[in-house]
Amino acid sequence: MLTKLVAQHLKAYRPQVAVIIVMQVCAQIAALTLPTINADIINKGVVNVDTSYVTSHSLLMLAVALGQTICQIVAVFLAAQVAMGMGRDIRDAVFTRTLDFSAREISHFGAPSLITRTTNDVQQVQMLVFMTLAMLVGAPIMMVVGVIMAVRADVGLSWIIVAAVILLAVGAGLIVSRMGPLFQRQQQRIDDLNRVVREQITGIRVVRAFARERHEAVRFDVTNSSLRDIQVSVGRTMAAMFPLVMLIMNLSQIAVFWFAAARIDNGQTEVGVLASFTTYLMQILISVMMAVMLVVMWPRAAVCATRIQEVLHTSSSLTIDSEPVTTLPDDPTLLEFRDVTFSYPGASEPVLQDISFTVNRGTTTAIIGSTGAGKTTLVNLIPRLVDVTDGHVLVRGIDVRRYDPESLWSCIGLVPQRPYLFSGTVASNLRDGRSDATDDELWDALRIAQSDDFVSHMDNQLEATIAQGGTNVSGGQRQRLSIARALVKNPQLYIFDDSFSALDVATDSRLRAALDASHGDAAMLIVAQRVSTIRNADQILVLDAGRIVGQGTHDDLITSCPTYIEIVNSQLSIEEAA
Ligand SMILES: Nc1ncnc2c1ncn2[C@@H]1O[C@H](COP(=O)(O)OP(=O)(O)OP(=O)(O)O)[C@@H](O)[C@H]1O
Repeated sequence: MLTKLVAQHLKAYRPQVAVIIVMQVCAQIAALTLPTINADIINKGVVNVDTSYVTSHSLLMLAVALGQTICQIVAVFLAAQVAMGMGRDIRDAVFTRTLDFSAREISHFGAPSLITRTTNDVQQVQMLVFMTLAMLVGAPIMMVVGVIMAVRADVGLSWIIVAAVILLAVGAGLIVSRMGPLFQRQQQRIDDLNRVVREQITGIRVVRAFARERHEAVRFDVTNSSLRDIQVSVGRTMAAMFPLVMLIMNLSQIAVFWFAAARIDNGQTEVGVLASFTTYLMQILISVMMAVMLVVMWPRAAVCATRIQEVLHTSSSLTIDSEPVTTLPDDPTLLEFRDVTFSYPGASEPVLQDISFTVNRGTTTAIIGSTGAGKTTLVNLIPRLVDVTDGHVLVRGIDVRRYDPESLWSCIGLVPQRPYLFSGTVASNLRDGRSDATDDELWDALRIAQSDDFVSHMDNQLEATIAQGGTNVSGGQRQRLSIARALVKNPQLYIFDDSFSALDVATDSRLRAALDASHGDAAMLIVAQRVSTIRNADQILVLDAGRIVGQGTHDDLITSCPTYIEIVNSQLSIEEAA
């Protein structure tokens, strides 16, 4: 998973990667040349007291060291550029895929996990790639060539290198095999912590209102501590790594001195060779240590890559037709539900059953029913927030599943039950409806939505700041701004999902009057709880437990539909109802 993900996203950076490899090879060759020059300086210059040899070869060493530094600077600079660029590309891919998800996939992963996957998980992969390109690419060259050079320097001591490398590899292997499962749990606990923090911040008012601070603090502590516990376990396991490496390095150095002493005594080797051999040994072991670092980082990055790939390989349950319809045909029936049945995944009973009705241009259709009757689910089927289980939802005579989603959404202005405003300004939120709308058009929409009054009293008016989620305006103001946003879009079908519930009766009635006067050819589908909101609709659908139990005007239903009569009686006085 990890190699596949990285290989796929490094494709765009092939030239830079090639330059990094060349630079690393040059840097390693330079590093490997230095001990040999050093040995020559000792054996030929120092031992023979040849000052000019020492000077010339010292200058050569300086030049080689300078070349090595330049190569390494270029390699690290490009490695940072490639790794960060690749991280941005993966985040982009995960985010784009998430945007395509339907509510089903979002709830499958959960928003906190999707956030961790887009941020922290990508960061782990990005860090591994950076370390590999900046430091580890040269390690195999250093190891192989270093061994050759060391053996050439003194074959009699080479068994020490073999023993040290084997010891280091086995020790590191044992430690790393314990890390994989720990990292898996660590990422899950980061998800959990994200979820708890997010829930507590969004629900802070409920927490306060129900005096649940202590309970929530305990819940946070438990999640926080369990992340700490796993991090401590990871840290403990990792902590064993570096002492182990240092121990093996020091022991092997002692072994070299121990065995070389006798060989120098016997005239089998020279002091200069001993100096170069120990340098080669250190270089080889540092390369092994770098490889070990990669092995340490690998399991965590692999876990993260699997989590990222899970998102990238999940297709949206909202499939797109292979030849999608991009233009809406001219059909007088704007919307038709034909024998629609819908069940949520895993639910035993359908939420909607045998729903059939039509909506014509320029008309108002209202949906009323008890809570949980299926009203929101019904309207969510139109913009394909969910898809029917059976039957058809047709817009202008064509099944919504056959449309290009952008074309379908362009004709719908949805005001959701829980309106959401984005951080920005009043104008930027309204222009989410239509980006090229003029200020005059925004004011017109605000006037119809009965929002011009409060917006004109805000500092900076259209440029007034809106906080994330619209939390710095009241619930009713948020509803009206999201109605204005739908009006700016000027769609063919307005869907108001319980959009007037936070308005007082007088504002509700003024807003509906203004909407009636301005919607023109566009049709309106209004989900409402209050009979007064919908009594003038051209047709009213009465929904009960997912079925239409009444259909007609207020006057028809008030005499024929017991469920409607019951709702009316619970809300209006006899005279009002008549
Ligand atoms: N994502 C979901 N997964 C499973 N069941 C769901 C989901 N959303 C809603 N339901 C169930 O579907 C039924 C209809 O819900 P829906 O939100 O459509 O009702 P509603 O008529 O709009 O209610 P209200 O007037 O309270 O907003 C409810 O029983 C609800 O529990």
